[in-house]
Amino acid sequence: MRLKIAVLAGDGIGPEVTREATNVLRAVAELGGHDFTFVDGLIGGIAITETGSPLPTATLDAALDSDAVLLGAVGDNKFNSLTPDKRPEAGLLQIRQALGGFANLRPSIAYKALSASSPLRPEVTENVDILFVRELLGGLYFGTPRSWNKETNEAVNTMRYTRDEVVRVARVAFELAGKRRKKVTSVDKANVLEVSQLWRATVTEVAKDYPDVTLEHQLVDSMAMHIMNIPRNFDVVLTENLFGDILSDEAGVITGSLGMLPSATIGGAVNLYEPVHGSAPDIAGTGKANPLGAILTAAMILRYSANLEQDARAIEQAVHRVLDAGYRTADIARGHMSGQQTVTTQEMGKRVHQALAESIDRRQSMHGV
Ligand SMILES: NC(=O)C1=CN([C@@H]2O[C@H](COP(=O)(O)OP(=O)(O)OC[C@H]3O[C@@H](n4cnc5c(N)ncnc54)[C@H](O)[C@@H]3O)[C@@H](O)[C@H]2O)C=CC1
Ligand SMILES: CC(C)CC(=O)C(=O)O
Ligand SMILES: [Mg+2]
Repeated sequence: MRLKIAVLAGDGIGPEVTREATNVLRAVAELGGHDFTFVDGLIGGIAITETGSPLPTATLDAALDSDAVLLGAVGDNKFNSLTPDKRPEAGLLQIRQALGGFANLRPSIAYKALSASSPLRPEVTENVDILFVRELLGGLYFGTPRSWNKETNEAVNTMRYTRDEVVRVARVAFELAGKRRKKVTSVDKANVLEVSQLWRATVTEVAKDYPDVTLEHQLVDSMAMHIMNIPRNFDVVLTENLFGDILSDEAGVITGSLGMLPSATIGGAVNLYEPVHGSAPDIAGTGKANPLGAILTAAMILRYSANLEQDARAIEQAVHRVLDAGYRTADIARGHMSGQQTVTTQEMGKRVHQALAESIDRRQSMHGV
């Protein structure tokens, strides 16, 4: 299998976690006899510093010419005084729009080995496996008009959705739910917002095409509480852009850390893969960044852009094994439990690499390769 991956490492811990993810992909290529090539591109704060633009044309061209885009994270406090259209984050929104993926898949899984890392009780997190399907190209992040009038002290952002935008992302949610536990929870604020009323009516209509999938609606405010109290009740959670951004970070609590969460954005010209977290300037350069979200994102590349399901699972199982063996980056090393070892970003990447090599070796010897 040949795969050209554009790697846009970005800012802060972006390059640190992306390095570990690409190392794991290189290992998969070597062990599985695949031909993966990596093309680096600038995005975010580093791109502003080096080119004056958060998304240089060369980066966009490289991304559009690839089979998949792996993005680390963008954001640097030194640009905080700039308007949103000039900040590193603008580069991220621009590339999302240019690639056209509208369905952002964000799995949140409770790892048994990490039950002590979550502040939630183990009996609450046990067996939790939620898949957020977050609409990624609409809502407040892209709606116009948008402005901040410094004279009148008035600022405007616009939440806008069309029926078609809701239909297409809802279909992704129902299709995926059909292959899982057959339940979609659609999140909105239909008691207050017209956009949410359109959302709810449209999702209800789409549900008629999926009679084997149960649909429930939840208001976003109480949903924020239910995710912490009864996370096991949820299978696929369908949200608009902002609500999904917030709720999926919240679901990091289930897993033990935001640094554990991967994502894939599908439906456009080229799929975009990013860990859920940001550039984490508070820990950048300290070796404390958890690379597992980025490594699990690499697994999603193999699943959704290369149809290499077995290799995707091999990465996921390697992550499970490394956690079961007690290796922890600082964010998931809660307390001083015996049998645990706190490791750096790089060491964690190496452990996954090793576990992966063992499982692929075993697979090959089972098949007599
Ligand atoms: N996709 C992206 O590129 C995103 C970028 N951002 C940007 O990132 C910058 C920082 O934003 P924050 O609100 O602090 O969010 P953040 O996700 O960068 O960090 C939130 C907290 O989680 C921790 N954390 C995040 N990822 C981690 C990892 N892999 N390992 C260990 N700990 C981790 C951080 O140390 C921090 O305490 C901002 O400029 C923001 O705009 C925020 C979210 C997404
Ligand atoms: C940085 C923003 C553009 C978005 C964000 O936080 C996210 O997509 O998770
Ligand atoms: Mg976010």
